[in-house]
Amino acid sequence: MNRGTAVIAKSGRPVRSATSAASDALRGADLSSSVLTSGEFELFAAVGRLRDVKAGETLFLRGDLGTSMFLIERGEIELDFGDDLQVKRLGPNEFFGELGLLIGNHARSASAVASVDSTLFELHHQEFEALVDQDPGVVSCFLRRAIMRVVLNEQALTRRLRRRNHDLQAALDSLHATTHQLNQTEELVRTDELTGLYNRRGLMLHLQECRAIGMPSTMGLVIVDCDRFKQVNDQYGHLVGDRVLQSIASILRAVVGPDDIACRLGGDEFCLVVKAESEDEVLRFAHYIVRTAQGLLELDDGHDEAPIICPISVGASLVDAHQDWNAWYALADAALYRAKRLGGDRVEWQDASEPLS
Ligand SMILES: Nc1nc2c(ncn2[C@@H]2O[C@H](COP(=O)(O)OP(=O)(O)OP(=O)(O)O)[C@@H](O)[C@H]2O)c(=O)[nH]1
Repeated sequence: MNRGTAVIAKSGRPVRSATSAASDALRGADLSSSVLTSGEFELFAAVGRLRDVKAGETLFLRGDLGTSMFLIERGEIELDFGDDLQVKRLGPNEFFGELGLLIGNHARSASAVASVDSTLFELHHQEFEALVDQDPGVVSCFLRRAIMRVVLNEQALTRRLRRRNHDLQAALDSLHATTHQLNQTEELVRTDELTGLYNRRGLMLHLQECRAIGMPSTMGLVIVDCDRFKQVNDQYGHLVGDRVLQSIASILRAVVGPDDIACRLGGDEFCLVVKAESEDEVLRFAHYIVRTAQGLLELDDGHDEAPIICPISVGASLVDAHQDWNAWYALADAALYRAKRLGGDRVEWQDASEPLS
C-alpha cells in the first residue's frame, strides 16, 4: 500500500497527499450526496483523464455499455432517464456513471449530455484500481457514497412506483365509477320514467342490437292502446291516469319472457315484441293482456273510487325480421285501428299477407 505517497496526476494538476485527501474525504462527508468532498475530488481528478466537452455533446446514451465514471470540474451535465422520468442536472464536484466503473460493461441507465461547455475527468477501471492501492480510505468512502446513491435511487424509484400504482388505482376507480354512471345514464335514456318499461328509444336501440347479433326470422308484435283514456284523466286527474298506465305496464311486464321486450311507445300506447313463430303464439299474449285488464275492471266495478285500469285495445301481427320497424308497426297498427273501430276492449289480428284495412 502506498499510503502517504504522492499521486501521479494524469491531468498534470497539483495534488495533495493521498493521506490528507483520505482524511479530508472521510471527515464530514455527506455520503448521501453526489457532490464529492474536495479531498475525494482531487484524488479522483489526479488519476482521471481530462475531457473538455462542448454544449450539446453526448457523452453516452441510455443503454450504451459503460466502463468509466465521470467527475464534473466545470459546467453542467444533464442525465436523461427517458420515459416521463425527471431529467437530472449535475454540476461541479458531482460524479456520474459510477456503475459502469464499478461493475464494468454496465448498460447506462441514462443518456448524458453536456448542457453547457464543461470540463470533466473520466476514470476507467485501471485508474480506479490504482487508487484502491494508493488510498483505500478515500475509495471506501467513495464506495459507500456510491452504494448509498444506488439505495437512494432505488428508494426513490419504489416511491415513484407506489405513487404511480396509487394514481393508477385512483384512475381505475374513477373509470369504474364513470362506467357505472354511464350505464345508469344509458339505462335512464332507454327507460320510460313512469312505468320502468323500455321507451321508444330503448326499443329501437334494443332492436338494433338484436339485428346486429341476429334475430329469429319471425317475431310477434302486439300494440296495446288504452280506450278512452283521456276520460280517465279528465274525470279523475292526471295522477290516476298515471296509475292506470302503470297497471298496464305491470300486465305487460308479467307476460314477457327473457327474449321479449315490453315498451311504452308514448302516451297511452304500449307494445310487446315477442319471440313467436305462429299466429297462435302471438294471440296468446294479446288475449292474456286484454283478459287481465278485463278481470281488473270487474274487480273495480261498483266502486266509486278512482280506477286502477281501463279497457284496452290490442292489434297483433306476425312480423318479418328482415323488414324495418315502420313495416312492423303498420301491420299491428292496422289491427289496432280495427279493434278501436269495433268499439275497443278487444284483440284484432292483421295477417302480413292481407292488405291493410
Ligand atoms: N296521466 C297521463 N296521461 C297521459 C300521459 N301521456 C299522455 N297522456 C294523455 O293520454 C291521453 C290520450 O288521449 P287519446 O290519444 O285521445 O286517447 P284516448 O282518450 O284513449 O282515445 P282512444 O284511444 O281513441 O280511445 C291524452 O289526454 C294525453 O294527455 C301520461 O304520462 N300520464
